[in-house]
Amino acid sequence: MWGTSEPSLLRSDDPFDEALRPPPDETPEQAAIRLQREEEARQISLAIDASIKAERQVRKKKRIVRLLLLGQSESGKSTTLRQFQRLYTPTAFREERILWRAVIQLNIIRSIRIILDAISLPTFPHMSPGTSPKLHKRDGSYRRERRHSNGTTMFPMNGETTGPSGSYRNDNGYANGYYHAEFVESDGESDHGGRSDHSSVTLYSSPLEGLKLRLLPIKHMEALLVAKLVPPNEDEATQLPVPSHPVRQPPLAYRTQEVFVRPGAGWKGALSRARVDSSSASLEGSDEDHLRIGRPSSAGDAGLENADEPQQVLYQCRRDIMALWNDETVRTILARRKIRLEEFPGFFLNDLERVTSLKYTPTEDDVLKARLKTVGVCEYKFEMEIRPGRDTPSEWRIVDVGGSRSQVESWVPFFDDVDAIIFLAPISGFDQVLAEDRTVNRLEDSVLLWRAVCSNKLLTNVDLVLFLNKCDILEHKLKSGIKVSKYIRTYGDRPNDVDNVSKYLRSKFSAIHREYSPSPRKFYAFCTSVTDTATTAGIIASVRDMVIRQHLKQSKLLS
Ligand SMILES: Nc1nc2c(ncn2[C@@H]2O[C@H](COP(=O)(O)OP(=O)(O)OP(=O)(O)O)[C@@H](O)[C@H]2O)c(=O)[nH]1
Ligand SMILES: [Mg+2]
Repeated sequence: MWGTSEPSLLRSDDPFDEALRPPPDETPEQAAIRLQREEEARQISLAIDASIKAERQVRKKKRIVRLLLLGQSESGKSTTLRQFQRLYTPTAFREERILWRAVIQLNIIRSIRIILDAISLPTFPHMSPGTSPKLHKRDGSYRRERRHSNGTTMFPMNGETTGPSGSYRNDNGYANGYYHAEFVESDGESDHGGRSDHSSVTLYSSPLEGLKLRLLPIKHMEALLVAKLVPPNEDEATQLPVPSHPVRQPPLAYRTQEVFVRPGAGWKGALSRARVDSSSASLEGSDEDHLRIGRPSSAGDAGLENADEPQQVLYQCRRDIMALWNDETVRTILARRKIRLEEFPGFFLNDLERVTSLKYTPTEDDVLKARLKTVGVCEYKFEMEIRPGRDTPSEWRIVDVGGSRSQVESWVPFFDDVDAIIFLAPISGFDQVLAEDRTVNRLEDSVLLWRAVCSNKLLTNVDLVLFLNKCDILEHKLKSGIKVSKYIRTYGDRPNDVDNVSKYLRSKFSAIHREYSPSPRKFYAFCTSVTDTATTAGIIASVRDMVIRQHLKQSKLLS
């Protein structure tokens, strides 16, 4: 550093020698001033050296943990991130709840639109207005038709058709692949004497017609909410995803209309209109500075807890929404069309009284249930409010990525410098197809992604944690009689219950890990329902301890 005052210490070949040499005609007073200045500079230099050393020590002690969340779209990555936030930055999480109200409003409206579209379709011929249709199909009214996934799979789909008269089609399921199988109406050519029943009866002439008309304002709220959630420079985020190849189009208008906004920054910033305090938690787009944002210092300051326009509309329409959702005919149509709304992400129709009230503030569970698709990559940085131990790292960076197929490429740059990966495989998707490619089974897609992650050389030394997620939905499906062996041929005649199915799938994922990992490493697997706070808290605590152990081990290896 600077401050060497003794010319004699300068080496003869030192380039500063000439410059720093005192002038030959220097007076004793000038020499004293020069020496004093040099001493001051030396002191400053020493102070800087000491502060750099101290900073380095703090950084070493503080240690930053980096965790990456991977998995297909709707696998539960962002929900897992929210669980971390809820557990380790509880104040910030609580304060942000109100910002989720707009997302939940949008989720509710989407559910209503699904119902309205479903009941607007030409209905089943034997149903007369206002009556509850019978659940059995009319002889010969429907035709079986089944398509198969054409990718390689660990879990071969059952290729057999299911009989002569029911109907299957897995490429034409309802919104976002929620219905792998759907009864379709015959084109009228074969089974029932060439008569087309499409226009014979619709519910438009039923008492539901009035409900539909009264619910029109709800539909208009969707555009308003999207405008509210998406900042003006984020137009592309509202574009609707287009099916990636020309399969026969699903009949319902909403099929591709999942609203997706960039997570964190954009929509929260737009909504909060609040002072930003990024000191304790911040969300930042890793590669996009404009996404940088802190959390609002107090959501309440923004006045968001008051009923806004969408909330008022929901409140005014609440009786009609409830009537629609509880209508026996509607339920029957949904059942017949295999629309199991309860299994949709962002389902709130069983809480209508509460979520449509004027003073509605989302609960923590509501925030976990809300659906907001991630586009791009988002790094959530936080200091743990709860420090698990003295010497443990306190700064965590959790990277949440968009999981749809077109976004998978963007994961790779984040494989560098990562302590652990949580991979989410939603095993309830065994009978569903991808929203973005309706020829691909969701479970099969998860398996292929898992294999790619396991075999990736950049991740050789990264511990992998597998969440076999959505076990609650899996249980619900199995209890409703859906047979796993129908979709996973190798499952054979094992018991069709959640324990056996999850055990079986776990062994399959584990085998892939063993076979494809470039070198042996630890493997942790959990059966999860990440919307469930009680069970997830324990799992996250185990993961946290495991990640910290791994982090410390790596740090020691490096030091
Ligand atoms: N019932 C249930 N719902 C879940 C579970 N995990 C996630 N969800 C819901 O599924 C939806 C999708 O979850 P997200 O966390 O948004 O999925 P993601 O992986 O981030 O999806 P992308 O952002 O599209 O990549 C949300 O509405 C969640 O509340 C679960 O274990 N059980
Ligand atoms: Mg997400």
